[in-house]
Amino acid sequence: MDVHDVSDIPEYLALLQKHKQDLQKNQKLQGQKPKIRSSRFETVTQFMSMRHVHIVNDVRGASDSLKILCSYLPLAYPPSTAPFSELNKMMLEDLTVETHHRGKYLLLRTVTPADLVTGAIAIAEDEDDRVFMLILYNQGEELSKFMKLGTVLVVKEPYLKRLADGNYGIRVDHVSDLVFIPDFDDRVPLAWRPQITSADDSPAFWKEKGNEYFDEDSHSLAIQCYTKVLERNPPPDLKIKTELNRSLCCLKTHHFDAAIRDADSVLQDSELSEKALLRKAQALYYLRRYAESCEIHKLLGENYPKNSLAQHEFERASVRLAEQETGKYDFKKMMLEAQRRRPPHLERGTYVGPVKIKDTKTHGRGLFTTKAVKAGDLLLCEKAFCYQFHDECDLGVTLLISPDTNRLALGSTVELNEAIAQKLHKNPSLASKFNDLYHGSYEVSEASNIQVDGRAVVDSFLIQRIVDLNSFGSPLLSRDSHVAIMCGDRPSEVENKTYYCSGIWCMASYINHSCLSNARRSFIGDMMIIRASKDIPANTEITFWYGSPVGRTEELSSNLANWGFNCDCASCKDIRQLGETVACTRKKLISELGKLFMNENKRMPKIEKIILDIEKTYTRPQSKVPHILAWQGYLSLTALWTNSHKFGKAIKFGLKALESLGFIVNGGEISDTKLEVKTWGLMTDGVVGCWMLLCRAYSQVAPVLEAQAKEYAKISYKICVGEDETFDDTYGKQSVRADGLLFIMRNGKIRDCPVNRG
Ligand SMILES: C[S@@+](CC[C@H](N)C(=O)[O-])C[C@H]1O[C@@H](n2cnc3c(N)ncnc32)[C@H](O)[C@@H]1O
Repeated sequence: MDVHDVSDIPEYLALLQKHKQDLQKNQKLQGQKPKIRSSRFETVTQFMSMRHVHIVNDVRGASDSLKILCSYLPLAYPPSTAPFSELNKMMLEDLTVETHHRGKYLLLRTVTPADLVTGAIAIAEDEDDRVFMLILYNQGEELSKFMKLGTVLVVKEPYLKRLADGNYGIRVDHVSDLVFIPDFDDRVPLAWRPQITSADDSPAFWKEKGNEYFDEDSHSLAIQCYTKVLERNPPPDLKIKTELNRSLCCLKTHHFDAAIRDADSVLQDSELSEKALLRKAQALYYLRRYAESCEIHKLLGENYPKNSLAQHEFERASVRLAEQETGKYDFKKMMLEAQRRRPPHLERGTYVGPVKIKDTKTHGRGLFTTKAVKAGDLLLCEKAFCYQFHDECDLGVTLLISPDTNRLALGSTVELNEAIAQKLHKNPSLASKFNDLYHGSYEVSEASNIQVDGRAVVDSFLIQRIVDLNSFGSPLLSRDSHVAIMCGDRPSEVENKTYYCSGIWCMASYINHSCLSNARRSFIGDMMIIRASKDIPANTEITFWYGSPVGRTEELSSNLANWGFNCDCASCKDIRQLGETVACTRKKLISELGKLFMNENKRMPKIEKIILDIEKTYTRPQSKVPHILAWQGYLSLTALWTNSHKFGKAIKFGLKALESLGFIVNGGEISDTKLEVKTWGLMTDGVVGCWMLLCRAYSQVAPVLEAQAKEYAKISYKICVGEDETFDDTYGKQSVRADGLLFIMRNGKIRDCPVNRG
């Protein structure tokens, strides 16, 4: 959703345009025979020298600046759904360019190790000794097999592409279109078998072989051997042992659905098998089905009270279930874990608060409250369905170039697509949850949720579209982003750090955008926390902003174009209605105000006058259309008056700042004894600072209001950061210092910045 979209940056845009031109040109070659210019020897040597260059660059660290790898997507095409038995073998010689060879398969063997760039590339031969480049995407750790020389594989319904350098490559996008074939598979031609295979084909032989692979941690190969045992009608005892072993291998390779299937099969014959119960409880845990996992654990506990591993895992599953049911988390502990772990995957349950998915009638489905909630209340605390982390010192970033969506996304999107493809391929039970997410106009074929030859078919282009329209960029900790913003880091710097990490949070994906939103999201590692930023009545749609409206003189529409909608909130409508002239006036006033604030000699009357002029460009009251552009001016005035110990003035402008964002605050003047937020306004990070400035001012002239202002600062902090357990650590010292926020212009952008640092 707010991954780092660079679709409007000319340099990147040029790459997209060039890619689209190449695709168009190549389309004209469809069905033609490839014009091969290099011999087998030349193809292999060229590839090996290119691979060598990549390796040397990696080892030496070609540069210490950000390295961008481009990943060019082809136009979407569906995955193969044909069982192997219905496909006919073809040879490399029969391939034609830009053609999806439906009804066919290639049997290949790698003749080079793989070069890992954005996908994996190697040279592969067929039985006629012809070679072609093979380019694989979304294959996950299975690729470790492909890295080796002599790996045999089947490419289902292959697709030959003309590459940018004029060469050709067989491109595989769908994880299910590729099948790695072990040496012992009957499909491997005799000439390619590395050793004389045993004549023994008994279940006992394959069980032994499976155990050998298991001992070597080659769990995928062990699974294939155990499958051979089970295909050969083994005696009941051997069947049970093999299923238990295969179930364990499936746990190790994250095939949790299959682990449950094997455990269930054992439980049919032996209802209280300790190992089968344990495997099933573990697999359910990893699929995040905590209630079911706890049920099985109870049974284990009753029948095998001495099993300490089961006891430990029962406790773990019970904690997850409690988090899921109560929404109670130790946020401070989560933050420490997120700082320590790499990647910052936190083991926590998802809490879905008083919300449900409903049709909005105007913009698809949305998330609605099921009861009235207060500002700060927890609506969702969701564990990512999938999350990709990019460290700040990680200098490699991918640029995904998509001709179907015309989008250019920088960051971890490529890795996210791959991780999701793997997850769904291994665990088809998760597909419906993910595939149900919004995917725009992409036509979902029946292929996206079926199994062929016992393997789940996965449509990579559907995944990519869903990721495009539903993924969120995230900082490691929203608290860090909040502190960075309050300490004056440029918003663009904060954003850049944010967007390189991204993930999919399924429930949060149903939340639509509004600039005048009533909720805010924050992050602790891969957990997304959503809190109400206003008091929300029951049965009301929850919205948050996909991009913040604060500090913008133009409507947000241009930034939303990629999601295929225009924001219809009161603020965007107002900007549209007022037109270009008002937009120009606003820009001029903002620029003038920036210069005045930058000036050593602050001319306060002039500053106040300009802010008033900005206010006058709004024709509707703040309660209907927040005067967002006046906010930063008022906030900075509050800071300036606080720093010069003019606390009465600071309070006046602090309250005006909040009003400009749509807050309705009752009381709060020096003579009052009560301060109450009647209506909450837009929740931007600076609101916390504003309350803290008020706090300081009240402490000097109206102490009775200080604690009330602090309480509001704390709620605002909780909404922005996700929790308030760290509030005192973050703001404790600042609240007693003459700290504040100053309005300055840097690089033409308005931002909040404290007067004193440290
Ligand atoms: C993450 S999905 C949100 C859930 C989606 N409405 C659904 O039915 O699943 C994002 C998509 O929702 C739609 N959307 C979100 N906010 C909108 C808004 N304010 N107005 C119109 N459409 C919106 C757009 O089609 C956008 O690409």
